[in-house]
Amino acid sequence: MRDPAALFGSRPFGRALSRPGAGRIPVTVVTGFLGAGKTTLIRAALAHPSGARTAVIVNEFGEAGIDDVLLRTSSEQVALIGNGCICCAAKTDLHRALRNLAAERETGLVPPFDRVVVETSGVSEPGPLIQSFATDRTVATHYALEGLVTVVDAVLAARTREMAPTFTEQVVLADRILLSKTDIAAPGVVADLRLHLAALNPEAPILDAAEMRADPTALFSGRALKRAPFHCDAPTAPADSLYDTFSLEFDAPFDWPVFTRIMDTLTGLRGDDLLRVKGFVQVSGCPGPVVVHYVQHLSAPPEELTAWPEGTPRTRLVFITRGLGRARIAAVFAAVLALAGLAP
Ligand SMILES: Nc1nc2c(ncn2[C@@H]2O[C@H](COP(=O)(O)OP(=O)(O)OP(=O)(O)O)[C@@H](O)[C@H]2O)c(=O)[nH]1
Repeated sequence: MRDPAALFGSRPFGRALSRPGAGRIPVTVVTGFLGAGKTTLIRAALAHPSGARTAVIVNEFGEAGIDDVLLRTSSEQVALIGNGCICCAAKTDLHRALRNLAAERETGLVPPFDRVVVETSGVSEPGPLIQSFATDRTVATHYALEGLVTVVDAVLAARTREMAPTFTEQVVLADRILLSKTDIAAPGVVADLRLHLAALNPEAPILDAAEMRADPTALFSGRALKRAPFHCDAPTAPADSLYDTFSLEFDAPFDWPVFTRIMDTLTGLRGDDLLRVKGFVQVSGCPGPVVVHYVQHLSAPPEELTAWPEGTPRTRLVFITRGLGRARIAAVFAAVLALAGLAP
C-alpha cells in the first residue's frame, strides 16, 4: 500500500471554502445515494492504521441507527446525528455534532482524533452542507472542509438518477466520484455511466470504489473543492418528503429461509420502490445478528456478526421506500410468516 495517510491527509486542496489552517481539523464528506456504498468505503478506510485517529459523524435517514453501529466497530468516536437528511432544516444537527466534537476534543472527553469523516444520508443535498462550513463561524474556526467524495452505484445509477434529483447534485458537487459495484455491473453499463458522470462533472476524477477501498491514497489528492452553486435561503422541498422511512422490529428469531422468502417477495413485487432496507436480523441458531442490505432489487450477501452490539437481541430493520408505508410492508411479513405457520 502506498501512503494511506493521504486518505485523510491535511494537505489542503487548491481552492477551498474554508481554508485549512494551523490547528483546524480536516473534514471529508462522503455522499452518495441510498445504498451506494458509503459505509463500506468508510469502514475500509477506518480499518487501515492511518484511519485510527478518525472521528466519524453519521447522518442516517431512518428511525434506527444501523451504520453507526457498524462503524463503531472501526472507530472509537462515532456520533449519530438526526434522523433525516442534512439539508437546510437539519444542518444545525451537524453543526452541533461538530461543535461538540471540537469541545470534547479540547477537554479530552473523547479519544484524540485528527480528522473527521461525515457520512451523509443517501438523500442529503450536499450543497447546504458544504456551505455551512463557510457560514458557521464556530465550525469554520475549528474545521476545514477537505473534500466531497460521492459514491455512485454502477448498477443502479441509471434508475436512481431518474427518480432522485439529489443524485445529480451529489455528482455535480463532487471532488471525487467513486464508482461502486463495478464488480457486478455490466461493463457496457459502467462505460456509459462514466460518460454520463464525466459530462455532469468534467473536473472530478472518476475512480473505482473497490480500488479506493484497497488503496485509499488517491482518494483525496490535490483537487479543489467546488463552491456550492446555490443558496438555501429559499425553502426547498425537504428530501425526506419524497420517501417513506420507518423501521420494523421483531422479538422472535427468524428462520433464515423464511426471512429470505419474505425479502424475495418484497423485492420481487416492489423492488423498484424498495429503495433501501438494512438492519440486524435475529436468526435462529446464530449467536450474533445477521446484517442484511437490500438496495432496490439488489441484495448483498448477509454478514453474521459474532455478538449483538447493544441491548436485547431483536430484529431491527430500517426501510426507506417510495410510497410503500409501514403497514404494507408489515402485511407482507405477516402473510409470509402465516404461510410458514408462524405468527408475526
Ligand atoms: N458488489 C458490491 N457490493 C458493494 C460495493 N460497495 C458496497 N456494496 C454493498 O452494497 C450494500 C450497501 O452498502 P453500504 O456501504 O451500506 O451503502 P451506504 O451508501 O452506506 O447505504 P445508506 O447509508 O443506507 O445510504 C452493502 O451490502 C455493501 O456490501 C461494491 O463495490 N461491490
